[in-house]
Amino acid sequence: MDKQWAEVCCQVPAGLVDLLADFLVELSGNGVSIDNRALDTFTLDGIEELDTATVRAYFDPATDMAGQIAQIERFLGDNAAAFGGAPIPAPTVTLIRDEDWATGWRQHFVPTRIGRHLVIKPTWEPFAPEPGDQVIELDPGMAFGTGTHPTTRLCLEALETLGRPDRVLDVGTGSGILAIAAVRLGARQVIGTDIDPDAVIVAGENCALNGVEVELVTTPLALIPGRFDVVLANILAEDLVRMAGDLAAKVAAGGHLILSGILTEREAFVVEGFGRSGLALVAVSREGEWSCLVYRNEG
Ligand SMILES: C[S@@+](CC[C@H](N)C(=O)[O-])C[C@H]1O[C@@H](n2cnc3c(N)ncnc32)[C@H](O)[C@@H]1O
Repeated sequence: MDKQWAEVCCQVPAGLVDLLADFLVELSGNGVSIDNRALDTFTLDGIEELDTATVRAYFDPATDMAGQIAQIERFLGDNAAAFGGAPIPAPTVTLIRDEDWATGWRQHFVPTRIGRHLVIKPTWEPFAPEPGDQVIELDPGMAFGTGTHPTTRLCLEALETLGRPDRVLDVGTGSGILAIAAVRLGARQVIGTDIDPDAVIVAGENCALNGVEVELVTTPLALIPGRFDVVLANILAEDLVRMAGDLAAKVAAGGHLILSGILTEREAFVVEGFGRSGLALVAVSREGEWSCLVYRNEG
């Protein structure tokens, strides 16, 4: 049977988060998680701080949960005054299965066909390719990009329709999935860049797994030399618009820019943001709540 955990959830003043997290790690002997805000950007510059945050801790349910909760309530009561004085809601306890907590995502990651010939295959799953299939083996680790997310899928579909590119730049490479696909589709030179050094390590492992050569860097976009036949950026609307000038400058004459990570409700915002980029919008595709825009440098 799957192991179970008692998930204790505390909503506390933002200033108390670090102190509480340390206390809960000590008390539970396990890690804690702090809920992320749903932001449309990877950059925190100019983002207003929230007043409260949610901290979750994980206990073995066989332990004395009533005793643990009493200790947590005492800790919250002792600290409430120092952090605004408002009463802190009582922690809630939910029983969850281990698979939900740590590795549940693996169940949903099965070999997936995308476009006509691309197949994304988890390293641990068997798969019998059909003639012409381009199989990408992947273990995303903690980096984003299994191909199961619509933003990645939309990018891969758009990339395949553009035929065989020569030079490709993958901005925000994550697991390296788009960069590897570009090589599989025949690109001669591919550069993948990410602001997250851990993502670059995972991307490197995935490139090695697939026997493909991709130059992986953490170099800021503006400092990457040259122009590319295809520039891919599956980031988020705010970031794409902020980077519009640098992204457009990297597209060679006759080349394409594929933008993804855009909630459809933010599509108009991105179209407007690229209005003065000098590129022409040539295709829009959508899946679920996500949009993907393809621009062309007509110059
Ligand atoms: C949504 S993931 C995309 C991963 C993968 N390319 C895919 O399509 O599945 C976005 C990635 O962009 C990276 N990122 C965010 N802002 C960036 C920036 N300004 N320059 C480069 N990478 C960035 C993040 O660290 C993250 O790995």
